[in-house]
Amino acid sequence: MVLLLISPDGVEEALDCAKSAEHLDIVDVKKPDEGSLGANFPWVIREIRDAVPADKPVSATVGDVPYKPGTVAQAALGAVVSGATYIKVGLYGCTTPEQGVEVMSAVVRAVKDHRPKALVVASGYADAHRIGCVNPLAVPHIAARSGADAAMLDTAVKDGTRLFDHVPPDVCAEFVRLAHAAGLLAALAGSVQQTDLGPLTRIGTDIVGVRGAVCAGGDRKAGRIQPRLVAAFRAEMDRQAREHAVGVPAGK
Ligand SMILES: O=C[C@H](O)COP(=O)(O)O
Repeated sequence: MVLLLISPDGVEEALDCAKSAEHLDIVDVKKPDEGSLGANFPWVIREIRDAVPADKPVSATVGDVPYKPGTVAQAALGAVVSGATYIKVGLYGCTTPEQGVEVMSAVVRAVKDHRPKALVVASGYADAHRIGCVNPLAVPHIAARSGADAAMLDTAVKDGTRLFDHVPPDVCAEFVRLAHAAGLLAALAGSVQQTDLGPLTRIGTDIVGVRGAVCAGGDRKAGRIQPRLVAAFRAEMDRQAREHAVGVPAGK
């Protein structure tokens, strides 16, 4: 089953997410006006943790981070202390896999010393070529070498281009394969639309992350998350999952 991660920008939107709680799996706190994986305030993470049903994990982004392992580790600890149990780090300022491993190892230690069962997500960017950070296919190796739990891709520049515009489905499939071979979850995001759900399901993605597609007018900044759009997105995910299951030979 593919998990649906939805990213509200604050407490009000998180309450809208809570209204659609049956349709989503993870509530992901971010601050879109501070970047693709912009970090929100600790008190917002705490309020959102209190506002959504206890059985829904809360994720928090630590930011589009610089190559500063100490700074990022401390920020990650802030997110987990505030109640998030998925900690996502966007390796924006890391230009080599070694730098990514340094940052993520520090994050893993900071987070797991505090809450051993929290999940750490190393996120790269599908449009890495536009910002000069590590290659998308290096991310599963970075996550595995640093002891993280998941490898993710998002887009850095939210200009209407989508995940598959930068990393086509066959390369995303390789990303998922590398993540699974290393025992990691594979999460994919980046202006994902309902029409992308077929390929995302077929390649075995574990988590799909969405914001724009479930906001009014498809506008991730000016639009608010709409419970009816979350329900429609989930319905399409479920439809794709059923079709995929039918297509898989019996016994698999
Ligand atoms: O983590 C997922 C992101 O919030 C995706 O946002 P987006 O669908 O607007 O690109």
